[in-house]
Amino acid sequence: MKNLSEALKVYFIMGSPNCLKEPADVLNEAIAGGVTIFQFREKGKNALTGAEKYDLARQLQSICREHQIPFIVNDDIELAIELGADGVHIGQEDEPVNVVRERIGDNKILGVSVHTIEEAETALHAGADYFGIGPIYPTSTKDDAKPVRGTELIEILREQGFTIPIVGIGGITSENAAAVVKAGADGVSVITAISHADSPLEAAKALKNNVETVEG
Ligand SMILES: Cc1ncc(COP(=O)(O)OP(=O)(O)O)c(N)n1
Ligand SMILES: Cc1nc(C(=O)O)sc1CCOP(=O)(O)O
Ligand SMILES: [Mg+2]
Repeated sequence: MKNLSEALKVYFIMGSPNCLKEPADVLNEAIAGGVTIFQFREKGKNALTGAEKYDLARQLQSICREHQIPFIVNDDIELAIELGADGVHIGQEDEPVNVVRERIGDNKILGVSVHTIEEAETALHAGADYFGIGPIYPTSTKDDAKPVRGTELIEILREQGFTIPIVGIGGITSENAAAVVKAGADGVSVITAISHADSPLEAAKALKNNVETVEG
């Protein structure tokens, strides 16, 4: 895999409840448009469970493998280990970071959601590889999202000298993505901007263009 910061540029997150058409079609289009990493997040109303969830995860993992895109599993450490996923993403309400690091091993990617400097320090020392910070903008995708804080925490962590890769999340679109990277994030993570787009391919392309505009 390329370095993690590069891989996090356009981070697509999706599960079947987010899709207006077949999840495999949405993911294939998103990858064709340039997403650089994928998180399987099977959560919310009508989310699949058991064998159906497992089968969808395998199908999406195989698409990611074919295109050499890291496949990350949200929350479900058991599933990630069973599938040999490239990594997991956990939040503050999930298993402790050090426990998850121990379970998945040193060679897997471990993403952690942080909302304060203290959470960032703890996650870093417990073995996080990157931070997810949000919600940057209003989102209706996550019912239990914290209050919107814009890019403030990203800026604070960079000012304090944190060099760990960071992605912003929550309400990010191709119109506001550049501001997140300008604030110090390595990339942007999105659900709706790609999964609900008429063309997930064009949506991914626009996000990537706008993220890359900020660099260099
Ligand atoms: C890249 C990224 N950042 C943040 C999150 C949110 O994780 P969490 O707070 O655990 O909430 P759920 O996604 O589990 O509802 C994420 N999934 N990915
Ligand atoms: C999964 C998730 N986590 C968030 C956080 O703030 O940690 S916001 C969020 C939902 C992101 O979806 P959309 O791109 O549709 O706004
Ligand atoms: Mg979680």
